[in-house]
Amino acid sequence: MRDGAQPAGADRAAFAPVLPFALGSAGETLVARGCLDLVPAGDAAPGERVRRLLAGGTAGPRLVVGALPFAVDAPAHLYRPAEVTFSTGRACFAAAFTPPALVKAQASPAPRWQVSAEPPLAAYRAAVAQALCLLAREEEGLRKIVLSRSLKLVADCPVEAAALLRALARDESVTAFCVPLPRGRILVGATPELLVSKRGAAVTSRPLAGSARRSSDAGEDRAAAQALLASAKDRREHREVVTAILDQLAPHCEELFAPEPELAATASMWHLGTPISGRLRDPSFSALDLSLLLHPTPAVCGSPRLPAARAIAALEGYERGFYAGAVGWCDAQGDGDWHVAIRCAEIAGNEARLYAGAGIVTGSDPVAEGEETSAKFAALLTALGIDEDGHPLAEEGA
Ligand SMILES: C=C(O[C@@H]1C=C(C(=O)O)C=C[C@H]1O)C(=O)O
Repeated sequence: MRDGAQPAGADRAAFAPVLPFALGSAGETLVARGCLDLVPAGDAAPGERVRRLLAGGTAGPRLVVGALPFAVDAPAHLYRPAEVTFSTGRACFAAAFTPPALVKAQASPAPRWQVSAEPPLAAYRAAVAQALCLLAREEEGLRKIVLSRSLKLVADCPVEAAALLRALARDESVTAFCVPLPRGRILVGATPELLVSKRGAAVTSRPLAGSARRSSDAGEDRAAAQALLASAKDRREHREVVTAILDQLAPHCEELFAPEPELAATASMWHLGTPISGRLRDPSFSALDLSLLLHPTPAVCGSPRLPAARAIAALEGYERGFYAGAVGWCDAQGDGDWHVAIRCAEIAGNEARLYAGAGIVTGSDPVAEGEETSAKFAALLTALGIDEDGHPLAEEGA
């Protein structure tokens, strides 16, 4: 179908968000309700289609929200909401997803879960071993491949996306998000990774790569952080991401800075992170244009990008969907924020599909990478109150 040929009315009928879109960082929260128009499919780049939609004279917010899938040739899910609220902190976020007192009073017992690892952990380790062979042969110049695995969770009742989101949002170090998808599905997560943010000419990004599980023992926790900071393998893994982002941004920026990597903490993980900042030559280059330029970074794909994406398709054997894509917003001035869609679950009815990945470089160990994916699942599983086998977690302090 040609650009703009899709009538907006048909789009509206095809997509009725079941929950608000929300993006809640420590500093700012966006809650967007309803849907006025879906960004139509078409031949032009999504950034151009969004510009055309927002340039139209119709009433309503001049802003789109949504999600970009991992696969660059898969369709993005972008729409113009009916009502948008920006607020500082997370108060408005909590209010948007808090059930009315009546529902709270009738709260049902905790759901029972069945969890299946797809692929099983052993198959994931075997895929990592295969990736290491490709890296050792330097096939197509490969230096890094990010391999993921997934958990399929089935509950004995519909999954409560809003409750999951509230639990995830307790960790102030992450950006909690809720993206209503077509056919009643919902993407819910809490990501520590900023793909790109743009305000006027100012552009920032904070890529992460290199990870360690945190410990409840303060001494062990500090030791894990220091070991990560000193790890040559993790620094190499991290450098791939920073270099790729700087290379992509440089032609578009008149200033660009990247300090040495630093430690970034979530409630459950340590990462290496680099806060990158720059000034755009052309401030009309939008946040969405920038996210499409940078995505997928070697934090979720690998390097070089194309052979890494081919290796992922061959070794993982499933579609990632919106996992390892990006979630965010972009307004008519081109300002906006896009976050990497990791530490998330795609929810449909009684099911939740979780994904977690780890960057593989020469020197990676299949068992340690499997353990790293388990550590990354922990944020979502803890918010659901279960472990990786679906067993309820012991109450804190019990
Ligand atoms: C791919 C994921 O995380 C990414 C991979 C990381 C790594 O390999 O160390 C660290 C942070 C993220 O950029 C994920 O959480 O699923």
